[in-house]
Amino acid sequence: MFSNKYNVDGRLIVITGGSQGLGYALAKNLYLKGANIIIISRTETKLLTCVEEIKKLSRKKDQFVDYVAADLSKYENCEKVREHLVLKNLLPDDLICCAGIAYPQKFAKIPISKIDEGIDINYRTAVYFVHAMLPLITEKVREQHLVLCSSVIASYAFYGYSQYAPMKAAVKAFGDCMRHELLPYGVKVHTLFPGNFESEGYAQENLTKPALTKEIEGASPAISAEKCADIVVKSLQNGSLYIYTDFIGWVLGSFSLGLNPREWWFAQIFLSFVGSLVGRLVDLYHEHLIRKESQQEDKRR
Ligand SMILES: NC(=O)C1=CN([C@@H]2O[C@H](COP(=O)(O)OP(=O)(O)OC[C@H]3O[C@@H](n4cnc5c(N)ncnc54)[C@H](OP(=O)(O)O)[C@@H]3O)[C@@H](O)[C@H]2O)C=CC1
Ligand SMILES: CCCCCCCCCCCCCCCC(=O)[C@@H](N)CO
Repeated sequence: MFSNKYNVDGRLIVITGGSQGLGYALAKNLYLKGANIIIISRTETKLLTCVEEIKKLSRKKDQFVDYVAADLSKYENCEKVREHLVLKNLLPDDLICCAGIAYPQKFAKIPISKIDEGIDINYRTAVYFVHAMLPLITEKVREQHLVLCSSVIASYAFYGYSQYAPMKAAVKAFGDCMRHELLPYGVKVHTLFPGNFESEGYAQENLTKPALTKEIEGASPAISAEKCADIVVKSLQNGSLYIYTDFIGWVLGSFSLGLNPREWWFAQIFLSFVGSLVGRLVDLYHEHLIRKESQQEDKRR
C-alpha cells in the first residue's frame, strides 16, 4: 500500500524500554536521523538522564525528545500514556516495543515472582501497550510502523530459558496477528529476533545463566547495543518484516520458515531444507552436552 522505504526524518517514534540497552540505542540512532522521540520505562531518574543525553545529539532546531515514566505491564498505565499523548497533541507515527527481561536458570530454581515478571515485562508490556495505543495508530490510514521485540529464542528454545522463551514465542505470534489486522490501516508490523547484545539486562541475566546455556548460546556472541540498533534501523529502512541481528539468528529463522515472512527467499528456502536434514542433530548434540554435565554432577556428589 505504501512504499517500502522508511524515512524517519520528522516522524514521532515512541519507544518502550527506551532508558537502556537496545531501546535507548534505537532512540539515539533514530534521533540522529531526524526523528522525534518519546521514551518510556518505569524509572524516571534514568529517563531524565537519557533525555538529556539524547538532546545533545540534536541536529535540527525543531526536533524534540521527551519521556513518560510508566509501568506498562499495568493496562491502566498504558491508557494514561495514551491520554497524556492525546492531551499534548502528540500522535505517534511509529511504536517500538523494546521492554523485556530474561531470568535464565534451571526451571526448578526460578522463583514464581520471576516467572510472573517474565510474563509481565516480555508479554504484557507489549500487548497492553499496543492495545491501548490502537485508537491512535488506526485513527487514519497512513504509513506507520509497529515494531515488536522477540528473540532468536523464539526459533529455538533451549536449556535455561524456560522463563523467557515462551514469552518471546508469544510476542512473535502476537506480531503475526497484528501484521494481518493492521494491514488495512497502513501499519507495517515488524518483529525483531535479536541474538545476544550487550546491555544492562544482558549483564544481569548472565549472573544467573547456567554454564550450559552459555555454551549453547555461544554461537551468538554479544554485539554492542549500538551495533544491534544500527542493524535494526537499516533493516526497517529496507522494509524487512522479520529482522535478525546476527547470522545464527537468521539461520535458525530459516530452519523454521513455515508461513513466515522471508528475507533472501532462495537462500532461506535452501537453508530450511538443510535445517530439516541436520537440525535435529544439532539438538541431539545439545542433549549430549546436558547428559555429560549431569553425569559429571553425579560424580561430584
Ligand atoms: N540483550 C540481549 O541479549 C537480547 C535482548 N532481547 C530483547 O531485546 C529487548 C531489549 O533488551 P535489553 O536492551 O537487553 O533490555 P534491558 O533489560 O537492558 O532494558 C529493558 C528496558 O525495559 C524497561 N522496562 C522494564 N520493565 C518495564 C515495564 N514494566 N514497563 C516499562 N518499561 C519497562 C527498563 O527500564 P525500567 O527497568 O526502568 O522500567 C529498560 O529501559 C528486550 O525485549 C529483550 O528481551 C532479545 C534478544 C537478545
Ligand atoms: C547449524 C545451526 C547451529 C545452531 C546452534 C544453536 C545456537 C543457538 C543460539 C541461540 C542464541 C540465542 C540468543 C538469545 C538471546 C536472548 O534473547 C537473551 N540474551 C535474552 O536477553
